[in-house]
Amino acid sequence: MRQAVEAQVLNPHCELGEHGLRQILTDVIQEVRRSVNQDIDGAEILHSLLNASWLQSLLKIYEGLQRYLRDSPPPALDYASGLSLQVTFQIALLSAHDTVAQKVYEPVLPPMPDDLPDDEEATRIVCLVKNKQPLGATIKRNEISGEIFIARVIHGGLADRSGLLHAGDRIIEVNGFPVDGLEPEQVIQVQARSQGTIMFKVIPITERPVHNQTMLYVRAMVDYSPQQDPAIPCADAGMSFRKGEVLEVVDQMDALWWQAKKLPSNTACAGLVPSSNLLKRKQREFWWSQPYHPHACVQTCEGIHFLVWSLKSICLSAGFRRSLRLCRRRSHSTTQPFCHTRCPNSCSSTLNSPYEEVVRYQRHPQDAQRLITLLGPCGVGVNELRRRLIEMNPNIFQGAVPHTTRAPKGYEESGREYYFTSREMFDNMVYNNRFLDYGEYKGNLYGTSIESVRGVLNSGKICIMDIDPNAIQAVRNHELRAYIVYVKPPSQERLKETRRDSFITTSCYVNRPFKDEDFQEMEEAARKIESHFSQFFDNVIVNDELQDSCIQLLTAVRKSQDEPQWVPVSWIRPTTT
Ligand SMILES: Nc1ncnc2c1ncn2[C@@H]1O[C@H](COP(=O)(O)OP(=O)(O)OP(=O)(O)O)[C@@H](O)[C@H]1O
Repeated sequence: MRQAVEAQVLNPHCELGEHGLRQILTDVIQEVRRSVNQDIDGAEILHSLLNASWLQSLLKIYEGLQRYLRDSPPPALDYASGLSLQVTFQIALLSAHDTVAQKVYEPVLPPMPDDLPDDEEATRIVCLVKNKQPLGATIKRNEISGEIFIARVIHGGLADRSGLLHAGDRIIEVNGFPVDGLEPEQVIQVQARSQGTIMFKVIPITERPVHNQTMLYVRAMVDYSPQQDPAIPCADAGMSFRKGEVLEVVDQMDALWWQAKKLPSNTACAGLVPSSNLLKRKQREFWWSQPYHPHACVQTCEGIHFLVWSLKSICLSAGFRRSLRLCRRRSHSTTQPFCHTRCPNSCSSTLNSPYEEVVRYQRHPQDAQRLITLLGPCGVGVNELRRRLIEMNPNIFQGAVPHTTRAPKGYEESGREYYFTSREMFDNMVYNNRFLDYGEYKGNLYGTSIESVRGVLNSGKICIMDIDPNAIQAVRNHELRAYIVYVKPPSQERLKETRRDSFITTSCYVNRPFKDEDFQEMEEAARKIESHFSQFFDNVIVNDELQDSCIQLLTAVRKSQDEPQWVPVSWIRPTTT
């Protein structure tokens, strides 16, 4: 026994916890009792006890513990207690995982029906557990045979994730109800009545179409609402979108109805959207059914909001150099347009396309800077923002010098305020499509040439330009890669508060204080610009407090140059025409 006690105490790895010490003491008492029983002399017992090496060891341990208590040494690791907590947490997590993993969560499915046809291969029984999600499949009826088929399976929906139902499968029964000859709505009612699980008896399609489509990303150029579209096969499966939103088209198998997700997407399930061809067809039908509209308009056709406009038909004021701004204002108030924009041949096709194919683009540091364009209603502060940005850092930002046919004033230098040019030369540049936009005011012509913008970009600076909304198409191209910032007016109340000491330039007055009518006009013009052109806006700044707007503009410019953006695919893979 003694040897055993000693071995235990002397073992450097032995752990003398509360229980270990108690055990040793019990052993000591037993030893003493045995010695007494064997009538061994008391002094002898005491002697051997005090000499016992295990007692010496115990005392050493005691001393050692006392020393530790006195010195209170630091822990081996600073984070030992945190680490132990973490380990405890991980162990608890693993234990919870094991408990969950061992449980059986499979739904209890009803037994297989007895009356399965002999031709078992041709029939499939599909049991799905109903949850709050829709089934994610649409059905259709063959009008001649009355047979019911799965028309399409929505990507990421319940049916798709089950992998058991496919477009083209013929449904024979739903929950034991034969469905042949029923209307699709009646089949849906049968399905809706089922509780817990739903059972389909289907004849699977023999040859499933191969899915080898590449992903397509598009920017919507129109608004769409499935709830207002009577032509959609299933409104609940439809997905609404607003113009400007980017869609990831995950399925184009159907020529009429695509499946898409809105980006950024937080849902696994796609929705039905009209294909490009279908939307174009509807646009055309709508166009021919309408009386001629000389101006851009947003209309509703069978619940689909279309943007239809004619080129060069509207001229909304925005402005850069005062004279050209005045020219634009005048053109806005007359029936004859005075200002024009350069529009390449491909422009009309882009305008008429309901979807614009886009790709994610990140400017390479060696690429030219993107052109920054500002637009907004008259008086909103487009020029003020542009001016402040350039003033803030003229080494980085620069405006494009416009051309004019008017005579230079005493202090003006050609190439600084304007390029002063003859009318003949100007006409020639117009003829050769060299202006991004141009116009006439008080008998003089004004315009910004593409070469002028190119000059700034080639110098490595960021060109800041304010444009008329009609010039959007001219700057959205492979070379300029314009980033379009829309400057939006704040509420009427905020305009009144912030523009107390500001001045507007109108067609009659230069720099007069703002009036209430100016704010109303500004709001109306903003509404028009937004309804016609919002799909092209890369960024929107509400020009409330000037200081905040400047910061927002700086952030937008940095984003445009340094962060990935969705841009038209033609900028990256230019089409050869
Ligand atoms: N956030 C703001 N707060 C107060 N005043 C502002 C603000 N933004 C612009 N302004 C002032 O409003 C007036 C009109 O601005 P600005 O000339 O830049 O307008 P614009 O959009 O270029 O329109 P236009 O082409 O008609 O000149 C200027 O006096 C400008 O200093």
